[in-house]
Amino acid sequence: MSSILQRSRPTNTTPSVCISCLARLRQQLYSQLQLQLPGNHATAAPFHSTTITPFPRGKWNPSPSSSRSSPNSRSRNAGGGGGGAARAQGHKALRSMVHKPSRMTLSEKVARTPRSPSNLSPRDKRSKAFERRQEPAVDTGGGMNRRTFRLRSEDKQQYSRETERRRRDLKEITSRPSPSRFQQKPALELKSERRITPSKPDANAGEKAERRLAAEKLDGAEKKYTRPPVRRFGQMKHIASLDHVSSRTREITHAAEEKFNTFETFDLLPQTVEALYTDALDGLEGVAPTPVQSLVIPTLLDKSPAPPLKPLPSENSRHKKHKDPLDPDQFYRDEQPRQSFKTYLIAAETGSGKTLSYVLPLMDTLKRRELLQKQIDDAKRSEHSEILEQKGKWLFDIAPPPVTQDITVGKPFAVILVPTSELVFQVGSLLKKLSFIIKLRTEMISKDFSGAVIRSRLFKSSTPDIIVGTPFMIDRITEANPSMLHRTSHIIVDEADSLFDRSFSTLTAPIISRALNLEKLILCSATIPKSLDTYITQKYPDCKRLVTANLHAVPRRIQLQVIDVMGNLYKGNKLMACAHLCQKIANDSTEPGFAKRVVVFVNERETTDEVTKYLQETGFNAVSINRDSDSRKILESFTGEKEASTADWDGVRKGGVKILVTTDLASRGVDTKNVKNVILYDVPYTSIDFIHRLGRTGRMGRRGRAWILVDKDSNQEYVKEVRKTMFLGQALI
Ligand SMILES: Nc1ncnc2c1ncn2[C@@H]1O[C@H](COP(=O)(O)OP(=O)(O)OP(=O)(O)O)[C@@H](O)[C@H]1O
Repeated sequence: MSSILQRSRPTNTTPSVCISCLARLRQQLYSQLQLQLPGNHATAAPFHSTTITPFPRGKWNPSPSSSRSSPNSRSRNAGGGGGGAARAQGHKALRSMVHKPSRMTLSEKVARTPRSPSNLSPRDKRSKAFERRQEPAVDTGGGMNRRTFRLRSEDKQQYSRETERRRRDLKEITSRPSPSRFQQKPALELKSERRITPSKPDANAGEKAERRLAAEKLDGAEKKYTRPPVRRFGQMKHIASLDHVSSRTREITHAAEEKFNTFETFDLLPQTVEALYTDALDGLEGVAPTPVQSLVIPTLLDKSPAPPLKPLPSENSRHKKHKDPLDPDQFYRDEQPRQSFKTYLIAAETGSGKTLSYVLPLMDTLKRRELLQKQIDDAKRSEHSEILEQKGKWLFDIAPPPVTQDITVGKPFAVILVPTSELVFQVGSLLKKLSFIIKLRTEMISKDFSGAVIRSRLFKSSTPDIIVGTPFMIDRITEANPSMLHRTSHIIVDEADSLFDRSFSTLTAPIISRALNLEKLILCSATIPKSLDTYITQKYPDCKRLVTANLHAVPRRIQLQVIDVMGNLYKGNKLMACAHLCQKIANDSTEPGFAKRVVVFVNERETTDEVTKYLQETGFNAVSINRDSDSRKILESFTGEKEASTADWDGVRKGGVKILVTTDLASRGVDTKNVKNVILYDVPYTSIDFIHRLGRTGRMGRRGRAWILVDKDSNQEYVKEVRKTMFLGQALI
């Protein structure tokens, strides 16, 4: 047997066997052991010594009865005669030789790694599972056998231990003050420390583990604060004109809103609150401050006494510094210390009550100062009269000389700059209403008033406390009389984006530079264009920005519909589309009992006349405002409850709708609170124009409707993007 085995095994280290050799080997083996082969294998071929053919695994079956090692078969074999043991030995030898290296050629050197459960072949896995199933099941009462029960209970214990440990770690970490997202350094240091720590047992291992967990947590926090992907805009990005305002800046509003939810919480003077409820808000009692008012009023309220006035520069010093005789303002610009005043930027959506947010603290501050000054003057006067009395007892009783000239004449405490005379009237009217109870003097200066009227308003015996005017008028007056702004402590630039643009900044900037005693410069706007942002950053780097959460977003209560005039209905006729829309508005039942107001915005002044004429010919009450018309009277019908006289509405045939056709002249600041419908006849050039035009409707929480007419020349992609952004309630760019 051993000789056969030796012969069958080649001398080299990698023996290999072919199926015919094996068959012959088997035959010889059986004949030596005097056994009967199961099949007929009488003919034998000569041996190959090294030829190789893989033996099919599992096919080899020396005896059907011995293929299974059941106890019965074994006993049968054992009791089958004297050759039983030898036969079993032969089987064993054969199996060890042939059966083991299945499917693999023996000449290949393959190091077979012991199989772990993970790298078991599917066949082995199946057989293992079969073995496991064969184990006797012991019912533990819970529907599982003892083994499964033991495993599950061990798992459970392990799991609960793990959970408990994690919970403990987490509790310890969270109980510490949470690191800010800007503290990136400690996290990095901890990480590097973790890398160089040796793996030997450490007494502080627990503490280090905690720190590592904290560092991991910080890593997670850092990841959380990675900048979100920038939303892609196509056309809007191309036309982008608005500055990006961070969400952090916007979030501050919410905190302010919660803190100041009534006007009484602002610590205003009682007369200011009374004037607000009685006159400014049309007798509406108990109205709440708007978000911008909650944010701005407490910041601007100033209860400190006014600082002493700086003396006017002497004539000599004035001449010394005056290098350019053609620039009279140069001296004031040179003299003015840089950033000696505080700068604020109020930015909030249209129709959110920005005007009251700066008017209320301004009037309150001036009133407080006036009351304080009065007390000081009274005290001085009584002291002076006492001295005079004492002196009069033993000197000549001489009366004090009469005051020949009041140096405060024509020197207001505050100046409010607005771009148009319509806005002068609007803001001036609000100031006048409030000052009736607060008792301050306010005046308006615009091209609507003659020179004589302006002179008497400014230079008559009692000087106005606040003047409202256009930069053009104020610049001309202060240029001729620079000391007029000597007492001015507050300058407010409303619609700041307009007043600092190319056309106005040459007037606005010199006015600011002439105010030598300026304490506060307040800029106010519904939009912050990139140009304004750059200007403020460069010129007033310490400017405090008071920005509301919804800045640059058109409120969702305004619905915008797009009308494609290229369709079959209008065939590219925009005028017809506009008239049809007006007719639809006239026929609907949205404003029962009221005259419906429609504002039509066009891009060019020439288009105004064309559209107005067409609408009038179609029978509508259409009117346009331009530089030559009496716009104040026309706007009254759209801004207040008061109706315009019928003389302004020529060609009244279709009652019910009043239409105003205008350019951007009426798009900024005009409080058209009665307007529900806006038609954008042309697509606005920028997002800024979109915001201001749509902002004429849906004011102060009211609902509004808008239509935009697009034709083949319009940028339809841009309109689509604006509409989508409005729908999502996001800020335009
Ligand atoms: N707290 C308030 N409650 C109710 N109404 C208010 C409140 N504050 C202001 N209003 C009213 O809201 C309207 C709009 O105010 P205002 O003109 O100041 O808005 P705005 O933000 O300046 O708008 P725009 O950006 O278009 O100039 C005014 O009629 C004003 O009387």
